[in-house]
Amino acid sequence: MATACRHISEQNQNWLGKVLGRVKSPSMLHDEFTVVAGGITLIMLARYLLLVGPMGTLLMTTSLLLSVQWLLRPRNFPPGPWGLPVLGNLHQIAVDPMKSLTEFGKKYGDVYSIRIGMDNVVILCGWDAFKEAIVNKADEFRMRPSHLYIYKEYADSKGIGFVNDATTHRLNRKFVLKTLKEFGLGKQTLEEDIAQEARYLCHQIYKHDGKPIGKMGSMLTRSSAGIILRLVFGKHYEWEDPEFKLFVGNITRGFELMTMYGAIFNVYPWLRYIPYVKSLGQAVMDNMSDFKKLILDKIEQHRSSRVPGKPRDLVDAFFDELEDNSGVNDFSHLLPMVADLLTAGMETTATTLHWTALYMALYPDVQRKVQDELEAAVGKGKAPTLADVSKLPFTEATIKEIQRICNVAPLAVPRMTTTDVELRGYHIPKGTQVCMNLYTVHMDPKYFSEPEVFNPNRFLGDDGKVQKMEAFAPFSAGRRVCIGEQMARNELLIFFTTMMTHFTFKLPEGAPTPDLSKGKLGITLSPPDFEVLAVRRTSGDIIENI
Ligand code: HEM
Repeated sequence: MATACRHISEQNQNWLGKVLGRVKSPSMLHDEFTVVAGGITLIMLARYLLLVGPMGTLLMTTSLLLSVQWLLRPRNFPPGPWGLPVLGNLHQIAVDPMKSLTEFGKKYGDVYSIRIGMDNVVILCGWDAFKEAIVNKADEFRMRPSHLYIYKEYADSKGIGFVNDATTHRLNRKFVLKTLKEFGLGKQTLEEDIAQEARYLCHQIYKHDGKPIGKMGSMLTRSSAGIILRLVFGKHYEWEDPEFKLFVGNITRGFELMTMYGAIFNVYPWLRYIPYVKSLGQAVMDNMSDFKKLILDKIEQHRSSRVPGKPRDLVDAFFDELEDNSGVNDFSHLLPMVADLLTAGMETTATTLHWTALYMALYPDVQRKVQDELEAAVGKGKAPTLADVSKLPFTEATIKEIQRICNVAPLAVPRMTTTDVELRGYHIPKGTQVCMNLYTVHMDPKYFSEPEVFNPNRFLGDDGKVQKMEAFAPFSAGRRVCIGEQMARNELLIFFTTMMTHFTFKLPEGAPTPDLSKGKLGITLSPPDFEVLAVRRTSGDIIENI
């Protein structure tokens, strides 16, 4: 070691002498001096590293990186736990993100920050902080971090979910809401589509003949996929249709891949250059490009078969609006828009219904009360329509309570600040990622007494009618509130009531009671693995021969 140091020292002196010998003019002196000073520092550093060994080097590098991290932290930024260099706080939230993100909130306050990789991320907990930011400062918290690697590859800032330009976002949302209205919401057609899918689902459940249903989740996924596909492409698919299978298979796989690998490539995009690891990112990309190809084929089929002015579905309506310049003005938004609707519209609704089956099996009294209410409102064996909703307050309250306590989208979809913004006295710079912890909103004891207790009655007023609860936000709020909220509410009501009309859900004899707090967090929060059986309540043809 000593020899090595001496050697460096000699080299150093030679090099120094050479540099000093080259100084020619006062103007050069300053630059050269900087170079010399930098050189000396480096040499001292190298000497130090040799002296302290690998452990010391590691310690020194870590403290250096931590100091840089500290220096890069914005002034008066929301507080939060110290993170490690490169990882940030990932190691603390990886195992149980919901639990850790909620615990941090208790320690650092409702507006705090963590580091994910090298990025500062602000976390909002509880209804008050959520409202102050997402509702009261809607414009400031409007954007998405669409520049992140996977999001960029997926949407390239187009469509709805990841478009950031305010005018385009407004235009595209307006188009979708208008089309949803024209082709579905409030119209008999979509309601009849949903009712037909619900009956078909019950037919599939009926085929299990009261035996445990292992794949309830994937049956529900196919049901909700049928509805959104019909709205977008105007086609009713049978579950066995090869094209239908391709869409559902691809989207389901896409969710799995995104959960397993996608998020990490968003944080460390350079992983795509690392041998072995890059194949995982490639799997995400391959799935995405298959998905885009499936959609593109459908768009091209529509282009060649459409009759202008006579739209059959959302894709036709997009072409019409593009041609008559009445709204959407850029064809390149169509594919990502369709992708957003299919991905956002399928899994969320299906997962909520999946939780519903589990809760009914675990809370037989609530199930019985729902069934009694249905029978009293529309008669035995008859599934209600949307027009019957006002006669079904307890049923509606039960769906809401399941949405509240299950938190299918517990972290919503990340946002990003449009401008520098002050929140609760903290300074959040423009371009900061923001994560909304909807779980803490729905578990906020200030707004929901005994929040961990499943109690549909909390949504009923003294008059027995469903009451609006301010802090109930499963579809989020603000400028990017879920565009499919009304459609999803209709689906949930019709599917749930049709299932409750025909079946009673139970856990199989001797089956372990699933732990409701052990949901599986991916892009959505799904129930823990469970088997349920459906005991037939009705007889007759309605669900037997479809
Ligand atoms: C129970 C079912 C559903 C739940 C719980 C749900 C929840 C959410 C949440 C929490 C967001 C994030 C909003 C934000 O950033 O603040 C969102 C966005 C979105 N949802 Fe839903 N959703 C559901 C069903 C649907 C359906 C059926 C569709 C399609 C028709 C849909 C389409 C979308 C789209 C396109 C966005 C992005 C909106 C934007 O960025 O402007 N969702 N949803």
